[in-house]
Amino acid sequence: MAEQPELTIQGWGPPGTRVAHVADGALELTADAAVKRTLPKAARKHLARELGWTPRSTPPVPVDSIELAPSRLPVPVRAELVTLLGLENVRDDRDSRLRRTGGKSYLDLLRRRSGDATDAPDAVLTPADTAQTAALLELCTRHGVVVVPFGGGTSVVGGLSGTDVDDRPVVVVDLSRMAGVVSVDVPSSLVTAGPGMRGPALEDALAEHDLTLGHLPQSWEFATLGGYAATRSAGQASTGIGRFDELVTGLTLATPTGVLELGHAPASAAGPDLLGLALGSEGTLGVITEVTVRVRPRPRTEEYEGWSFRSWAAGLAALQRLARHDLLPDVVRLSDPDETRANLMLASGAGARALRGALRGRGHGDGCLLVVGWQGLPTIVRARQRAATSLLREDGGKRAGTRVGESWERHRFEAPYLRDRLLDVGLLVETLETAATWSALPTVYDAARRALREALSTPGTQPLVMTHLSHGYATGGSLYLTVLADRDDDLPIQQWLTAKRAATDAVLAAGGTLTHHHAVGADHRPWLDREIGPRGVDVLRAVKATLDPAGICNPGVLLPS
Ligand SMILES: Cc1cc2nc3c(=O)[nH]c(=O)nc-3n(C[C@H](O)[C@H](O)[C@H](O)COP(=O)(O)OP(=O)(O)OC[C@H]3O[C@@H](n4cnc5c(N)ncnc54)[C@H](O)[C@@H]3O)c2cc1C
Repeated sequence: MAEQPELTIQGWGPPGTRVAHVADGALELTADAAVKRTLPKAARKHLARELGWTPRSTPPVPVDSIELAPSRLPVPVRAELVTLLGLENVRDDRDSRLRRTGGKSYLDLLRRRSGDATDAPDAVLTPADTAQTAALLELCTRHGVVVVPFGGGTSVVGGLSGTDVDDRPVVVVDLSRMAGVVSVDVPSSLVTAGPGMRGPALEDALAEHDLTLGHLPQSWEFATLGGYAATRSAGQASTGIGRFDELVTGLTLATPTGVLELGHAPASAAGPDLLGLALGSEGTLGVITEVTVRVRPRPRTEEYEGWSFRSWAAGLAALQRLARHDLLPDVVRLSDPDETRANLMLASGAGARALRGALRGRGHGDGCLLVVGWQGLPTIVRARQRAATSLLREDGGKRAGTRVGESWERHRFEAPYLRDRLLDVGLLVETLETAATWSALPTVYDAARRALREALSTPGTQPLVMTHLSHGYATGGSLYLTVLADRDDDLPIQQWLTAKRAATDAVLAAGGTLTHHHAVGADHRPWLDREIGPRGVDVLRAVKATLDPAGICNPGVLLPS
């Protein structure tokens, strides 16, 4: 198995590279110098004007100066773990712990960039299989050591804290040694793999069988199958192929009180679906040690194209009608006017200028761009495309051409790299997501934007809130909001927490879900009872008490404290 690159500690990507893009279906990484051009002068000016932001240099502290407290793992416990896993699989050196400190939210990055690693775990364990994982959970239960499963480390909701309210020592269970394909069942379109396997490695392995999983979140380069399952992730083509939780047909969950094998048959009526309890459990019930997912033949063709609409409301109405007729494309991404304008500013060159002119010419100058994509057999793709095209036209959409769609496809993994650049020049950059029914979406959209605007405006500055509908369903869609604002250099964490609190309250009050695909983590846990009700929280607590009676499994996430 090829070595999987480590994520850089203070940002995104493998160390030494700053941007990824897709070329001929493969991911390419570009070195630092070339990336300076990714924020064109026009975009810089646009942002300065919109935000009242003064560009300034705010680089991260050198990695060497990040502070780390000594490991608190008791020596006898460490010795027992070494006996179980081997010396090289129980690590408490600075680099191992630092690399598995927290995830990649804006707050995580602020902490790491300022030299704070007080949430570092006390040790990193790398078990080889389910049996070792179950044994280490039993051992940690006996000694009162908290266990945090760690996949790719890309959580954006505080899912990976190494601190414990009861001040117990914390170990991270890094699943990178369990990262291979276990079996491929071609007739049943199923693959079983280790939880530490990342997207690119899995796709390479499946390509040998002319199969694909097709799950492509923007964190695809680093996130893992176990992490996708534990957080109920959604990918860029989830509208068509389904979210990750819909693709999982079985999994193995090692818990402190035993191993659960869930799933197996293509469908079952044998009582409530326990698989659904493990999906989205975020490490609170144990460690997912194997995942079985439904795969499909590699698409013979992929078509991406752009459309424009006069307004956000017109774009939403058109997608709603596609949904009602079961004609939503596999990729659906409708940008609101703020995001459309910013994207056109960020895209330099003659193509972007021509598109801006064309949109103005058709009266869509303040309108919305829609990117759609279809995958599969050419005849089916063409038929679906034709049917959707005629409805989009009837609803006032105008084709903006394949270049818009292809440009989105080529640049779709770049935003996280660009985020590091924006953090370097004094900006607040964070994302939020939710989902709502078609009828509630406009209210949720207005409420979230208003709350963010009010919370982040100061005399002379205001945030830029850019939104797109990222996934469509028969009954509604998800909204993904990107927020840029002048960073409060003195209290940046407080600045974001205030805005996040206001936006979350507003989204829930308007009928949106707490999270469509980022999961609950530590950041959303105070609101879980508003989502599922106090009895719902009691049910989850009862399940946890059965599987994890000592409460050692990722106690800092999901369930309200
Ligand atoms: C730049 C960026 C882009 C992103 N884009 C998307 C996107 O498009 N769609 C999307 O859904 N999400 C996205 N995310 C969020 C994140 O990538 C997903 O939540 C992903 O599923 C996490 O996978 P991971 O392997 O990195 O898990 P981690 O971050 O390592 O862990 C996430 C949570 O799951 C638990 N966990 C991990 N592995 C296991 C396991 N084997 N057993 C039990 N619990 C486990 C952890 O304890 C933690 O609570 C993005 C994040 C970033 C930073």
